Amino acid sequence: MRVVAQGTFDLLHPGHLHYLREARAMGDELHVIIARQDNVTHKEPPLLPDRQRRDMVAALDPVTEAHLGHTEDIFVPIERIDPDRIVLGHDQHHDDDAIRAALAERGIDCEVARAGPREPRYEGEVLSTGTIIDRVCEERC
Ligand SMILES: Cc1cc2nc3c(=O)[nH]c(=O)nc-3n(C[C@H](O)[C@H](O)[C@H](O)COP(=O)(O)O)c2cc1C
Ligand SMILES: Nc1ncnc2c1ncn2[C@@H]1O[C@H](COP(=O)(O)OP(=O)(O)OP(=O)(O)O)[C@@H](O)[C@H]1O
Repeated sequence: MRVVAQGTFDLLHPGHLHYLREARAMGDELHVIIARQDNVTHKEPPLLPDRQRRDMVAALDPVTEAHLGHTEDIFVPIERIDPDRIVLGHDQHHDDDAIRAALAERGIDCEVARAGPREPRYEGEVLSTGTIIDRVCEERC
């Protein structure tokens, strides 16, 4: 069972690991698509370049391979990887049914599932890239 996860993965934290471990547990091979800087328009764009984010995600234990996303069409890497299942992050803004419809339209036979959230396990644990950046700005700038 080949699984795909995707996201920005700017400054890595345990929430990312949780998502990738859950996605990997839903199959035997985990492929991760890294969002292109120019396509991250729903929040502040990543600080780190596409290749650096790809290389760090590729080094994580649950990950079989990390791929740079396509610049224009998000289904191009999906067609190439040909997964059995796409696992969305618990809070990702994508509409699951719209993705299912787009996959069906392209003749891609692939399930869509969601990972669950991960809460902090001790006081001060930071599970958000945005919060890490805010903390750096407050305490070091
Ligand atoms: C199935 C799927 C495939 C995607 N492929 C790409 C891609 O090839 N290139 C890209 O820039 N973004 C791609 N994206 C979109 C980004 O990963 C998207 O910005 C991401 O969902 C942001 O999530 P985050 O806020 O959790 O980081 C894809 C999204 C989905 C759902
Ligand atoms: N605490 C968490 N629990 C479960 N999944 C998480 C958690 N934090 C991030 N993820 C998942 O990791 C994936 C990539 O996350 P992303 O790169 O957007 O980082 P982020 O820390 O959520 O970003 P930001 O804080 O800037 O919104 C997303 O699918 C997201 O759901």
